[in-house]
Amino acid sequence: MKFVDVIIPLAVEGVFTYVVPEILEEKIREGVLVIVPFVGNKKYTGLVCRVHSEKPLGYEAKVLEDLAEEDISFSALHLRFLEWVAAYYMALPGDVLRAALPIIFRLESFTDITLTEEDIDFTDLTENEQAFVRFLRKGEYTALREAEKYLKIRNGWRLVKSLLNKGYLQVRETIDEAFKEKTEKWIKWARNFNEAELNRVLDRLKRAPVQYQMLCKWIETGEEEMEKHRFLTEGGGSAAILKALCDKNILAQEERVVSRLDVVPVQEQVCHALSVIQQQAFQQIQYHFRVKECVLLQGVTSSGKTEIYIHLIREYIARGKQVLYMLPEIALTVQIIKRLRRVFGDTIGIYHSGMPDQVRAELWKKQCSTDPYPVVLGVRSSVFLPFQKLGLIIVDEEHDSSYKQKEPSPRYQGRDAAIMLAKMHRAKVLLGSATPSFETYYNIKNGKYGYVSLTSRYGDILMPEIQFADVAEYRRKKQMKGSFSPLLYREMKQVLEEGKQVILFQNRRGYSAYMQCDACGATLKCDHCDVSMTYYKQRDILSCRYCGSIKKPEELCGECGKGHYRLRTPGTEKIEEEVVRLFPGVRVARMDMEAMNSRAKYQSVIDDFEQGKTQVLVGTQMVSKGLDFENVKLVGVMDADSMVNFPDFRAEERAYEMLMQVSGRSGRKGQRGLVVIQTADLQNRIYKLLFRQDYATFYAELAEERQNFAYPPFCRLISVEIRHKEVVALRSMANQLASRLREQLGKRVCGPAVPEVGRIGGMYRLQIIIKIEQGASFSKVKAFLKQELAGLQKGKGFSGFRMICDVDPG
Ligand SMILES: Nc1ncnc2c1ncn2[C@@H]1O[C@H](COP(=O)(O)OP(=O)(O)OP(=O)(O)O)[C@@H](O)[C@H]1O
Ligand SMILES: [Zn+2]
Repeated sequence: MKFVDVIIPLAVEGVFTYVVPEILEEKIREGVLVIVPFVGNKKYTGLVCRVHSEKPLGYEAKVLEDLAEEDISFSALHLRFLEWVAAYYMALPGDVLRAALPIIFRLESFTDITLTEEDIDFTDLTENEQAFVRFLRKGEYTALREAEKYLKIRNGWRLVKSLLNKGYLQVRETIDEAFKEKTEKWIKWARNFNEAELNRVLDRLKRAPVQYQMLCKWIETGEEEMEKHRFLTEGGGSAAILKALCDKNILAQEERVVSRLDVVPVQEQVCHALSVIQQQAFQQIQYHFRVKECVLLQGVTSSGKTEIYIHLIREYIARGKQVLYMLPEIALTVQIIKRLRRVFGDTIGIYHSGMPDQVRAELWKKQCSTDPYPVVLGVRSSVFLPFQKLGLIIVDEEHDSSYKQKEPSPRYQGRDAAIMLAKMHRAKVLLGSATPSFETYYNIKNGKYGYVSLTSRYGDILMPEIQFADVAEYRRKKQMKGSFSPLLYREMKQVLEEGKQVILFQNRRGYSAYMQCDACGATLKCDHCDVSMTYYKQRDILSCRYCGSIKKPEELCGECGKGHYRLRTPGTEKIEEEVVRLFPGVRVARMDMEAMNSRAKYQSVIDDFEQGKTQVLVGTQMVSKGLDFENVKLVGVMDADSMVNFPDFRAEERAYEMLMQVSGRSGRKGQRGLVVIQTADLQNRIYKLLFRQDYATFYAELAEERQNFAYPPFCRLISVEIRHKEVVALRSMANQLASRLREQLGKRVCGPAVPEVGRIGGMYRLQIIIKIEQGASFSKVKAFLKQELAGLQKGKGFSGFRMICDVDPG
């Protein structure tokens, strides 16, 4: 008998063994998706990760139901990659599969099925399908299992799938999630009529004048075929009339599958020639690739890194290889796509979480087909796409913290996973950044990665000038205009008068980051989390950025009952409002998570700013990265201190990166740009380092401390977070775990301590950090940790606790 181990995309430990029915033996192999029964007879799509003949011990294996998706499958390499992610990041295989597969490939036991509004053409259906439809017509919603019983069939889901594809069915829980090909209906002649035949047809139709009219109109158009909707609107008839003509075999209707993937007309392919300096960098990269798997291209902002990527991509495509180009955020893909399309036309696939699942599914299918895109542009999750002949991965802005998935599991680092993926494919990795992560720079210093640098901007434009505005001083003198220092106000006024543009960076969303009582100083907190709530003025609500809960703002303080809540610390919404007030007539756009609810929105905000329809762009870190606007002459950082004074060992590194990035948006073409940084803490060393705009000094100064206090990149971290509703129980469990870990790991174990936010969604949290020095076995520590956690989980009184491991937290 043939057995398979199947990964089910649920948060369950391990894999599950099933028997392969004989009729499927031929088709079932490693890497295919299958339908399997699971707990409570629910059916799931799962991934076959092993085929074998070992009967499982201790339980009767259930029988695998069927093959799920014939068009996609995982290669052996791809399976190995998923396994690596699960093992390295201490994640469940099911969690990894969930992250990898578009939702519609993982149909989970479609319980409730119903017919759609679509007219059903019974001639189009098999007998079983017809019986199924008749059955469904009896009730509004039906459970699949009932239908199977009634019709005395076994694999009802097969009928469901086929009817779904024909557009006649929908599934209640997963209405938008089942993969349906996108189709259009086209009308054409049922066959070729010659003139005599056509006259006879028309003669006979005279008794049915409306049909006659419709046909005449059609003949007048002189077209051979037409999309149904257009046919009806232009022909002015009803669907019933058209149906009559089809029934008489005069016209025919045809369903055509159309692609959801962007179809771009192939334009003339233009590629900028590289400058001499860029050309040298390009050659050095290739030189390093001969011996190194991974190379860092460190280039100051606007040095033309992207242009070098484009040339490399061309080279790899020419060699018949695939390229994955990774970016940290969707916002960035908008501009880059345009640049790539100019060179590569429609040979680029795009993959990010903002696109509909159906489109992602189509990209998957295409990448598994015989004609995959040679280039894929994607965010973090694109490392999970199938690749057939991967040659190069570019990780742009490699230092960016968005590459790390924090929630939910798998908590993977997209850049690091990409490096592993490349290794498995024997492909190369190019990391790009103006301010590399300490981890990467450390690997340069120890010779593991190759290093290439660009120290000046393209076109020899000077790096922007950085000026600091001492907000503490201005406040004392009462010279601030709202959130604007006189310096920023003056410069902004001048730049706008010159017809140039301004970007204002504020790292907080909403109107006000928190509300504080003017009598007792208490802030208005979320009921479920230990954080202040953000106030949104337009919607007049308070919202929690952690759990998303919402409440109406109150006036009187809930703590002392005497004072009134005041708005503190402006967010992007407030800044936008202030600009409108201070600079009448100037058009402002805002870019933050709240304003950007769709990709189309990004596109329009970016297009408007590019075309000069707006002059000021206010935004969170979304505006800081990678955007390339010609006409921006001034960047204002509204409140730099909020980033520097953050309780995290990486806070300074992050603040520096972010400030360098956002500064880099200024003065990219033509004249030198200006950056005004507002701070009340002018003496902070980060500002001094920033002023020098010299990364090496910055690294040297901070790395020394990291080494002294044993922090990455000089050691590796695993964070174990424990959550529970009650603080006492939590503390005792955390202490118990920490002391058990200490028995083996000694001083490597730190904590438990309260993390930055001590309670989220009603659950209290404590964190234990394990520091593992270079040379110690990372995997042994993980195995030990896993065993200890499993021990605790089996013990009494564990229910109600959650334990979350985060490997390389960041
Ligand atoms: N060889 C070239 N020919 C023409 N224009 C170029 C060339 N190289 C770069 N540029 C232009 O210079 C500007 C900056 O280049 P690019 O965006 O590639 O820099 P970058 O290093 O990727 O910047 P950042 O790190 O800030 O994202 C762009 O507008 C780009 O079109
Ligand atoms: Zn909350």
